[in-house]
Amino acid sequence: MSGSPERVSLVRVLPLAGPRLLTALIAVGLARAVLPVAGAVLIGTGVAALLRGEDVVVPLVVLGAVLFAEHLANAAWSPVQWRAERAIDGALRDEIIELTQRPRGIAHLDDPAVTEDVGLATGGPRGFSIGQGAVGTAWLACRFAGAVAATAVLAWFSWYIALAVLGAMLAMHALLRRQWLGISAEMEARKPRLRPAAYWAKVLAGKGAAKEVRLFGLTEWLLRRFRAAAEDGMSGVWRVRGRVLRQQPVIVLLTAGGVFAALSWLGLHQLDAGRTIVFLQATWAVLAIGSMGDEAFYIAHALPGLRAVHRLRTRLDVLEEHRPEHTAIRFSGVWFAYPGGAPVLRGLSLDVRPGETLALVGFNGAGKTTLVRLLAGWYEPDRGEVHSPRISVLLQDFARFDLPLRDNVGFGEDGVDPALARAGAAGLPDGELSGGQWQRVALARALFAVERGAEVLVLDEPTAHQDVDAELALYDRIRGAGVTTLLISHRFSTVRRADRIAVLADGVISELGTHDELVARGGQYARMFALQAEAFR
Ligand SMILES: Nc1ncnc2c1ncn2[C@@H]1O[C@H](COP(=O)(O)OP(=O)(O)OP(=O)(O)O)[C@@H](O)[C@H]1O
Repeated sequence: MSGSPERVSLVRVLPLAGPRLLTALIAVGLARAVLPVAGAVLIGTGVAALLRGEDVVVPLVVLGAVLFAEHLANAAWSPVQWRAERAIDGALRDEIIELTQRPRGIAHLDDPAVTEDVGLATGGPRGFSIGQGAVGTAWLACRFAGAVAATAVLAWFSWYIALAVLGAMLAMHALLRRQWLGISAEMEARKPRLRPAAYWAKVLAGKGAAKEVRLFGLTEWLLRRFRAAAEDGMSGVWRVRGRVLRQQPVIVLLTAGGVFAALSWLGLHQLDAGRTIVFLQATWAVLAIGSMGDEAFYIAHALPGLRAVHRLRTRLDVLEEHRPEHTAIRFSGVWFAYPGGAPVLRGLSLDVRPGETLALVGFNGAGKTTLVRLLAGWYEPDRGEVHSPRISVLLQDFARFDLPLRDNVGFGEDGVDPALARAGAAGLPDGELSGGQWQRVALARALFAVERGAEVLVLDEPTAHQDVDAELALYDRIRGAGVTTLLISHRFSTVRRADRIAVLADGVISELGTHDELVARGGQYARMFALQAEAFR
């Protein structure tokens, strides 16, 4: 059963309707709930004035105005209610969409719990929305306000009768709500168990099996199956309904008790006609809160969706990552294995300084591309941490969009010329491109992202399709951009020009330094460099 703190959290989403709609909702709701009480008082005082032979024009005009306003409020309620519900649901849907986009990885989209919560949050299984629940709480609050106003009028005659009637009606309201929501919850829970009954009913009454049913005289047997299935499916609902029936005397007693107390008081205190009318009208108005309105269903059925929203908020609202001051990228103690595979990274640590170009080298399969995937946030490390700002990546397997050249770079945005020029892709045609030309286009795309705010440029084999001269020219132009660059390359002619070089071996950075330092060290880098230099010769 729904606790009241949860219903308070439904109230908290009401402002999503926007200040104007929310004000309208509360004003119209209050008018609908409280004006009838004012009308009741006015009728009573009018009648009293009439009986005293006084002029009743003014009271009648006021009464007319109140009744008219009440009528207007009733007419305005549905559109205001509907628009507020839609506004709240729309705002929540936008938030959910934004939340699902927020994590850098995409693993959460494969998580069935997240998918289910997204479904619940954007429209519950029973078609009741959070907006309906929230607006339902607002209307319930207005109804209570109306009951309190009526109680205040009644208290003007007798405060204890007023409190007794209100108390009885609140108890009745709570009991009715529990009963109906109990039945509704049981019906929902029973749905799967009612499916066999529906099936047997279809076989019995449907056309599909009609011939066999008659041929083999199956009717009796099918009927027994149907009855057994229906009884099994409905037994829980009947049990709850039986309990509700047994509680009916309590409901009757509460209503009768309230009415009896009020009428007894009236009998003991001879009031004039006008005050009698006011007293009776106020009593009926208090009695009205005893009944349970549709809003109770809306409220109860909105809560699972709201819980889903809360879960998604905690789950996906990843805090802005803490980034150390003097590094653009930091890997610390990062372990990573692909599902079912051996660890590729085994406690790798690496800092890339702002503005520097760091080249990452290693044998095939050492894990260089894996490192880029972690950096981009497509995968999460198993252990350790990866910190990085917004990055722009030129992938080995970059996409080739079937779009004009400029759209392949800017996706509709203007100002792609400098990036095209820097990538050596200016003046390329829109049609067929060679592998090397495509690579320049992809490079222009990555450079354009840097112009638009990415702080680190990651280049995974950016020049694999370029000849040596083109590669050197490209590389100089990239350096000219002055952006922090992580470069992965097998070409030592390019690598040696980087500010620092890191060697990835056995899942860690085994060597780190400038080209000269690493050559002097005579380790893996020196051997790899010597091999390639020899091949060139
Ligand atoms: N999606 C994947 N699923 C499972 N294993 C993978 C996946 N991608 C790469 N691997 C494995 O992870 C290891 C590291 O691969 P990675 O592509 O990161 O190496 P690399 O250093 O970039 O290699 P290369 O120089 O050939 O591009 C390899 O053993 C590879 O087989």
